[in-house]
Amino acid sequence: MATNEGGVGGMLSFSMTSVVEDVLQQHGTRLSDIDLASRKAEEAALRRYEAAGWLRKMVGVVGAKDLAAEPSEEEFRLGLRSGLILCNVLNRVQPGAVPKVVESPSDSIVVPDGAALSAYQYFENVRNFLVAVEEMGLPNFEASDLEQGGKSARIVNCVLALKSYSDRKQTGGCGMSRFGGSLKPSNSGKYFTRKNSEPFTNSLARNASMNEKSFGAELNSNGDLAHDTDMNNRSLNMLVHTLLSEKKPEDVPILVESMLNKVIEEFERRLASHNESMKTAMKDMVVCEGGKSLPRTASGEMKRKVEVKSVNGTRETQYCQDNFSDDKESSTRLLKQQTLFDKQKSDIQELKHTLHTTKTGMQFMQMKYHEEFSNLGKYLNGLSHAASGYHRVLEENRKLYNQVQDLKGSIRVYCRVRPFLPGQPNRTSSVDHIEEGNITITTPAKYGKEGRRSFNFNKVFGPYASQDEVFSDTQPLIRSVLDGYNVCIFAYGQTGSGKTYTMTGPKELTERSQGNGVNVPDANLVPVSSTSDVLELMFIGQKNRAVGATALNDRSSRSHSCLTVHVQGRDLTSGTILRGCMHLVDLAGSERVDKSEVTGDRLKEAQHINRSLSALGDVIASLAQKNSHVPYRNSKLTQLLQDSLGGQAKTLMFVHISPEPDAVGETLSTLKFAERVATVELGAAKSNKETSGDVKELKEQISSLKVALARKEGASVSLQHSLSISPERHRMRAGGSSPSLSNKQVGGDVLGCLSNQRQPMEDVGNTEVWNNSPLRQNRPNFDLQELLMDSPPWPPVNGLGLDFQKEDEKDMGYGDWVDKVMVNKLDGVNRNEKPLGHVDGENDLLFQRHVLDSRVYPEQPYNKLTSTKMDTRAYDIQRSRFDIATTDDSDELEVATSDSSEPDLLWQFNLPKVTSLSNGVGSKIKKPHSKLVKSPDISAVNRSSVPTFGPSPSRKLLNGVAQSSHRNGRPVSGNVKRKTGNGK
Ligand SMILES: Nc1ncnc2c1ncn2[C@@H]1O[C@H](COP(=O)(O)OP(=O)(O)OP(=O)(O)O)[C@@H](O)[C@H]1O
Repeated sequence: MATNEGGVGGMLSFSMTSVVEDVLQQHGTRLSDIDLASRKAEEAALRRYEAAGWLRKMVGVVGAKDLAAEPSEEEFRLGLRSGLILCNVLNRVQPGAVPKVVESPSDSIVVPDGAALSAYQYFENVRNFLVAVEEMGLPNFEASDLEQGGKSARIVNCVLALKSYSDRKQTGGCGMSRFGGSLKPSNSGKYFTRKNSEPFTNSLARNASMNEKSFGAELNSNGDLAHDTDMNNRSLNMLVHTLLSEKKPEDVPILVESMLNKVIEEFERRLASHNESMKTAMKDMVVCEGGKSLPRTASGEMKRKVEVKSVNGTRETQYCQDNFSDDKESSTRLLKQQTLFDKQKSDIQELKHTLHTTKTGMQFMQMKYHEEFSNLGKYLNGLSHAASGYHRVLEENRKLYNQVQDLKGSIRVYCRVRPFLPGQPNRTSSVDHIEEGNITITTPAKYGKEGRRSFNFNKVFGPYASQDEVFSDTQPLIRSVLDGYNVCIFAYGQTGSGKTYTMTGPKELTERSQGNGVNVPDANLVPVSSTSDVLELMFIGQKNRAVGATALNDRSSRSHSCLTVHVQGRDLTSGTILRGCMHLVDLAGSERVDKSEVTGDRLKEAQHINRSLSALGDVIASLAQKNSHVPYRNSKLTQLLQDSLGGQAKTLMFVHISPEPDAVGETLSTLKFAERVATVELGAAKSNKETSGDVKELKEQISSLKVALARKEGASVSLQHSLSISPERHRMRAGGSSPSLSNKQVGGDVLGCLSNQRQPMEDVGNTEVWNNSPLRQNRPNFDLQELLMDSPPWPPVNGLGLDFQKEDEKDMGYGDWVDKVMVNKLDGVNRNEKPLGHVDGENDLLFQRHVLDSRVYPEQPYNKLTSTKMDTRAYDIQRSRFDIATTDDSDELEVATSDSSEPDLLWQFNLPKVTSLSNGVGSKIKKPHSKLVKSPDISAVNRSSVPTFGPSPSRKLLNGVAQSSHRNGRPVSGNVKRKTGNGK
């Protein structure tokens, strides 16, 4: 039966002795009746022997020579009195527990009364022992107990406790102390004390007294629990035997039965109590170790699980307090756990902090997001607002741009360098470098000391500049045609330098290869059909153009080419009519005949080309020097360009150069010429506008003219007669005029009123001039409507900003848009075509028209204004060829060119329409030249100030040379100097 009484397990165990005693008491038998004193004495002796035996064992027989194996109480006290045995044993159990043990001569120790020992020595050793034992938490005694007899029991208890401590330490620290003491560190101040039951103690004492020898022999140094249990069982047996032997035999069964009932009852009670305790203990399990829970004591200390063998042989789980080493381990573990816990705690804190930071960050980002979102909204609002004002700004920009262009007024010069052509051997370019508007040419020594020459232009395009780039720079200028400005772009440069390439693009003429939007500023304003129409015309013009191979260019243009686009439109908001025209002039290249190696016809072409270009140079020089006289009439070329060079047009010259070093001579002279051109100031360009007020006025005038016409039939007959004999008059009537002839020249005030054809800028294209013309009041007596009434209607063309004519407006003779394309061919020599007019041998004016479209009609802007049924759109391509006559004398030159210029006017007319007229005018026009020159009407008209159709009043012959009066180099009156006869 278990005798353990400590901890939870102790609740289950109980003392059989006490149960037996209880039974005996119930049966009136007092334990005191038994020899209790004797049993106590036996027990005390037993314990003392055990203590002495263990001490002897610990320090050896030699060390414990003064301690008997079974000492009496007095012997025991004296043997331990010096404290030497106690200290040494203690140091064995707990090394270093008593650091300094005071040794004494063994002789002294054996002195029975110990008189030889100094009190100091006793005191030192015993005191050190007692202090150490006290620190270990073992039962203690007083130092005086060793001095006086009768107190050895406490000393024995202390020694046995030390023994128990030592035993537990040797067995790994797990076990119970039979006599008290704990392996816990001394500083814990807690120890496990055996709770001896007093009845059991008594019984044990009795048992010991009865069987003292055998019991003591069974004690072993390990203090084994089983051994302990056996000893207790023997004590119990002795007790029962003693009690029963004194009883009568007949009382024994009753006594035994009573005793067993009592034992069972006690056992059940304690079992119930034990179960209760177990339940409570289970609740206290708070720490989990290795998957097993450990209970805590009431003070919160953890207990260690131990297994003990129960009396019935099963192993019971019990919990005891850790011994010292376990505590150390446990505290280390606890420390680790605490550290881990702290770390986890701090990690959690950190995570919390991170979470908080992240949350804050998210909130901040959310706030920012909303902020940016609202900003984006505002930005988009701003954008939409900007977009809504886009067209307004565009319009403003256009105006401003035009203002800037107008203010500049000078001829803009762009330079373009052709790249080396495939297959060309020499790859060293004469162009040193290009920077913005500057181009530097490397010059051979003979052209200058520096070896380099720089030129500045508005823009310089390098050899790799694409057509797109070139066009994008030119586009704004072209755009201004739609604003009613006259524009002239002409390409200049030596043969093969790329003039045609720039003006018409690569060889294949496709819409794609033609820089789109030539006609209008914005792509959506350009219907593709319209562009293809123009391209078709250009293509035909190109086909008609004379080209020929020279040593310098496989496809050298042997003629100047001019594409003229007339644009007319109406601003719907203001009702203003805008008219503009654009000349795209591709000049034939200058060439040195020795290099071009031309002969025969090609040579003649070259000569004519060079001559006309030379005339152009003269005009430029005069303009640059601001001469009062500018020799426009020295060549057809300069006549053609008169509007652009001397009028109020916007003019751009593309000067081209070849990169070859051996062409550097031509390159330099070309660039020098371009430099001179750049200095020409044309003055502010003016837009050709007519307000709705003008139109109204014109309508009224037409009405009054009709009335007047009806009244003057005779005048009408006369008019028909005039037209039938003079094609020139017809042309004038139809509104056409050559740039070389002013309104006044051709009888002009009337024509000045009627014709709104592009004319020298002072006279046409200038609303103010036109409006202020005093001749507007003098209306001609003829019916234009009659001439033009058969014109078919024109298809509507959509546009942005400028809309096309409505049906009712057509009746008024307006075309909202009138596109007129005229391709003029000014060849150097006669070709297969027969000239319409021939003036003078080699320098004869050669003129030929090509009717390209059955719908080609005479289209005169002015006619459109006055005729109620006329067509508002016409395409006309005419090809004229003429040569340039120059003489040494400038007057002579004028005469020559004047003569030749007369037929030239035809190229701006739309003869097919005229010829188709029922009045037979057309048939007469087939021979315009002779009649034109020799018409007596011309002189008549010239001499007359009465507005009528006919040649210019300037054709006054004087000494064979017509008097000429020029304004800005251009005839403004009828005083044109002419040579008599054929113009020579
Ligand atoms: N910028 C360029 N890029 C590529 N090739 C070009 C360029 N300019 C001109 N060419 C090529 O150079 C050759 C001569 O060009 P183009 O016929 O335009 O010269 P041109 O000045 O009109 O000559 P000409 O006065 O004899 O008519 C052509 O084969 C043309 O394709």
